[in-house]
Amino acid sequence: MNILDKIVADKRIEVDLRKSLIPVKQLEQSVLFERNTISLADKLKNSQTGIIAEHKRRSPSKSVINQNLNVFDVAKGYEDAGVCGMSILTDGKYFGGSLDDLLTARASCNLPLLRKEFIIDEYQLLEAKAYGADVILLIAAILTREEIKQFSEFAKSLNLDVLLEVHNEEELHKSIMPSLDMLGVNNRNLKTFDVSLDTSKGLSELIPNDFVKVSESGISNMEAIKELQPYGYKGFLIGENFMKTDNAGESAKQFIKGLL
Ligand SMILES: O=P(O)(O)OC[C@@H](O)[C@@H](O)c1c[nH]c2ccccc12
Repeated sequence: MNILDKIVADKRIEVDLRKSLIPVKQLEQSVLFERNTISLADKLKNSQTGIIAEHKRRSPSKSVINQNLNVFDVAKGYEDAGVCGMSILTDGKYFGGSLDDLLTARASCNLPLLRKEFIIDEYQLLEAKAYGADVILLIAAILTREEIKQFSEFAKSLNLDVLLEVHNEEELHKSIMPSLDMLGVNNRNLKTFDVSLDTSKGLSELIPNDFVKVSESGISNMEAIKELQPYGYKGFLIGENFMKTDNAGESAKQFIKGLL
């Protein structure tokens, strides 16, 4: 079994347990459930830099990245740096994150927040809303076209933006539909962890222009952004490059300064 299949198998068990712990009604009664969400897609369209900065403690590809930062300070720091949005890993087993991290970030800043998760059930979208997210990620590699349609339409009904992530042409063709806001190309192959910016370059012309294009993973310097912008990318998802430092917010600030 490849790592992605393993993550999804574990996730199904986890989500079933979560459902038994917190009923849908209770999620819907969260104070945050009624809040007006902020659109990341709109922010990216109007931005010079398009940085989406991520909170990620560890990952299956890198094991430990940084366990010493606290998400409240990181969120504040990213906001202060002028990023367009923040991504928060909420998977516990493989990435050391939690829904509490999302809630803490929500309490700390007014950025559009992306729940970075392996979504396999509508219930996780209700959780995303209840814990303060504005945007959800759907990963084409683990979903059928029907699921992508069902989950993205449900997310839109909750006023959440949808970022659909692909890694190759087949996943892209399977996924194109009007209920998506942003098309993300993951430069990292989630099954092998190989990273190449060529993935973003190669797929860019196949993405219709009505979607905001986002390049994800393996971006570690300003040159990479300058290289990707001519291919139409408006968003750049950066995790490790900021999180591996002692001050993720400050690193993001310097990075953005260099871009302007
Ligand atoms: O740390 P990086 O290489 O800058 O990557 C960030 C982000 O793109 C990556 O964490 C990611 C992209 N898609 C995902 C799906 C699940 C978990 C994680 C991810």
